Amino acid sequence: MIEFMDVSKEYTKGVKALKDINIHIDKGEFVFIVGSSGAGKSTLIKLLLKEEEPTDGKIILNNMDITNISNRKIPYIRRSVGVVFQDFRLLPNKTVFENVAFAMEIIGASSREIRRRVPIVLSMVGLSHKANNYPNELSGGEQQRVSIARAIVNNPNVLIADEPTGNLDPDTAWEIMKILREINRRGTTIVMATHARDIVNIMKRRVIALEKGTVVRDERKGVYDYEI
Ligand SMILES: Nc1ncnc2c1ncn2[C@@H]1O[C@H](COP(=O)(O)OP(=O)(O)OP(=O)(O)O)[C@@H](O)[C@H]1O
Repeated sequence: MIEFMDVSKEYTKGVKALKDINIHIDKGEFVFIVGSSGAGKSTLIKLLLKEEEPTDGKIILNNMDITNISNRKIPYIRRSVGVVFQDFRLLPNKTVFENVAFAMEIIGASSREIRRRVPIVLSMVGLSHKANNYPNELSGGEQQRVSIARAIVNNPNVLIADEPTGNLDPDTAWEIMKILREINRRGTTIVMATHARDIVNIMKRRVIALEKGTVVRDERKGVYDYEI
């Protein structure tokens, strides 16, 4: 469960990136965050990942108030939240297997657990045959699938995706969406910021639209925008 209660974020005095945001996302939902450039999508995601602090308001994640938690506790939050970015952010000097394994090493998983779990998630994203390749030997779609495998390897209950299809052609973007849909079907809450109009319109999931830092639309089976 994710809750934003009267959340505002001011980077520089007088300029509010988010203004009194109230959002409630239940476990298992698939939510698109849409809005034009500068509307506040990335800020919302950074607040959830504790990369930025809200100026006002309260943020609840998995029943925990994360607004004022100590830096010491941030790794615990990050463990329950997987993240996927537009630019993949894989480690170039590690193989596909090692990139995914690294996320488990960071949280202290045993090598036995790693040997068992990594092949399972690589198979889920259809990349078992690329386990020993390096990122630069993969297509963009394959790299994004590795980054999804890395994001879910520790079984997070929330997956955050910041424009995950932004660097991909339409067919490859749909392959990624099918994987995200399957991850959601298995119970993981997904919050995805996107500019991909077609994907949002075809998926018919909840859409939260931001405009100049405020929520201007929140619909159950929403569309990217209204035709004028
Ligand atoms: N680190 C920062 N310092 C100052 N202002 C910032 C900072 N990050 C974002 N902003 C401002 O906050 C507002 C919201 O930016 P944000 O990056 O959240 O928008 P966005 O909806 O993600 O845009 P895009 O679709 O282009 O990624 C913008 O006016 C932006 O200039």
